[in-house]
Amino acid sequence: QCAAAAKARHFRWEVSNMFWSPDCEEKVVIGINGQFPGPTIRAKAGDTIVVHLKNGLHTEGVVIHWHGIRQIGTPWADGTASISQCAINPEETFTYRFVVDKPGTYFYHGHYGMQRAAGLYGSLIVDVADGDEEPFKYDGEINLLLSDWYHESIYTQMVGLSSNPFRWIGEPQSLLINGRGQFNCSLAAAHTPGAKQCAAAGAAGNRHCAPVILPVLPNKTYRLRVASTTSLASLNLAVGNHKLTVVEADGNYVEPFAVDDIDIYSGDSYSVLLTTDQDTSANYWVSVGVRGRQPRTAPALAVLNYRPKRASRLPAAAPPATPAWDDFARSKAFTYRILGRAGVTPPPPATSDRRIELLNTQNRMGGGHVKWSINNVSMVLPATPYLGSLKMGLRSALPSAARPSDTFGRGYDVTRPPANPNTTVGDNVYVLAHNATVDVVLQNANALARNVSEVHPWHLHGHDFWVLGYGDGAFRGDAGDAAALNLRNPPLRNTAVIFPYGWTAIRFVADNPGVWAFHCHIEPHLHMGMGVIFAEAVDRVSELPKAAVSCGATATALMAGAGARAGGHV
Ligand SMILES: O=C1O[C@H]([C@@H](O)CO)C(O)=C1O
Repeated sequence: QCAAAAKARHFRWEVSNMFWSPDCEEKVVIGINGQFPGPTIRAKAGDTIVVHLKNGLHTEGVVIHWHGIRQIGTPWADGTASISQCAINPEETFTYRFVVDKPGTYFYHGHYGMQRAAGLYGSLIVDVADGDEEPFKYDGEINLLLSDWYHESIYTQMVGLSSNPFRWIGEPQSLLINGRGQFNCSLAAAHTPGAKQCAAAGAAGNRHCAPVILPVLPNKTYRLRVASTTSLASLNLAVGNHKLTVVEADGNYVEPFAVDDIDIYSGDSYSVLLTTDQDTSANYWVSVGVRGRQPRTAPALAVLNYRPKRASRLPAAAPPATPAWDDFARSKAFTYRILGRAGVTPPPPATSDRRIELLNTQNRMGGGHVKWSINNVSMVLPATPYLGSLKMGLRSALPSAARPSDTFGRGYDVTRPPANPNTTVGDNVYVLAHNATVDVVLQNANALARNVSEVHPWHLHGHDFWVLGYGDGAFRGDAGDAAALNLRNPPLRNTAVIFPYGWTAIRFVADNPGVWAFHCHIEPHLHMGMGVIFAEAVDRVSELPKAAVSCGATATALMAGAGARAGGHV
């Protein structure tokens, strides 16, 4: 066997604001090298990715997070402002250098303020290493990066979220497929009462918002790589007349199963196989609609174009209807079917070393500011990134000796608005021991309004985790639910959803020294404090690149020579 040597792949990127019309209405997006979405990175497992990222924004910092890449041994390249690095200043260049160790469907995105929602994202696809094979066969590939799009700028959105009275961002104006959508019209107007036809507007050469055409040949199998980087929306994807076989989730193989459509939450990625075995005289709709929240956004449509038929021949049938947004039984049935494929590493079977139970609540601070809190504390980020300040043992890293709680008390009634909605802000930093097996139970609850509990997809940095189980109502602990968790074939993932009024239990091994965010992937919810930080064996992190930590207090300390000191106080 002749395994080719892994390669270093170099990219020179410049991030900038630019005029763009993602849904045919001109706005400002954050693009890379003049493109929106940013360029696709394609690599092979084992390769080193080197991105020289220049910040070309006028007056604002920037970072990029490589979503799903575990950054084993390179925690400073995780791209989280205030956590793994200082935001890169305008005109500065920061070099991300990291290994993509595992094949899969990934993406990258901004992780400073709400820059992801401004369009700072792109695809990252890792093929198997030379000589290795995927455990399924296909003839071609289609990449679908899904997002939602708002006409208000992220600045307006952020001001609303922090104002009293609160101004919620509302539902997105458009859904985008590979950065393209059509606002206020439908390609399938003929099937949508009252909708304006827009094929002409899009097809008439607007290079930003022309409909997405997916050319395929009959009687072949395609791998659709689908990832969602939405700000808010939970999505469902269906292809008219075609079954989808799910084979990968978040860069891990799953036991294949066939469905008519898939749910996809922000932060998720999937590969599904589709066979072009339908009537070759027609084209077919790819439809992406909103689930989980009452939709006010038209589905995004693309055309699956059976070659050599012309793409302009729109499918005669109506696009597949998105399942009812509030049919959570259906969403759960899909999610519960996702299990690890034979060969996926199983979790350590023993009882975990630590269980952290995180109650997700919506709260009011100071009488009016709406926040999301975890165990009644809403996360705020410091000026100095934790990776540097904890590694250097700076006293200012965690000013309060008190660490956030591992439990929230069994008596909490998850079915009602919080009896006492007051909350405070805090760092929410959990210090994890090296190699500890950690279980986290995410407990959902009623929001501030009666009879409302929302979907939250939680994403972990620096790790994949096993999803051990889901349940409705309050988690019943050792006596009940803990004993019934799936330790046999749980899926490995980096994002897991909590359903309304339910809980989700995950497990991971703290074997990757670094400081990792764990948070709701809904952009406004993270901005409102819905997250925690895992500071994991920071004393074992090797010497930090100075560029990653040279700001704020660490810069001052570095200049005073403190950088040479090894180890920290955690
Ligand atoms: O964080 C949120 O705030 C609103 C609503 O709860 C209050 O306006 C909403 O739908 C959210 O997801």
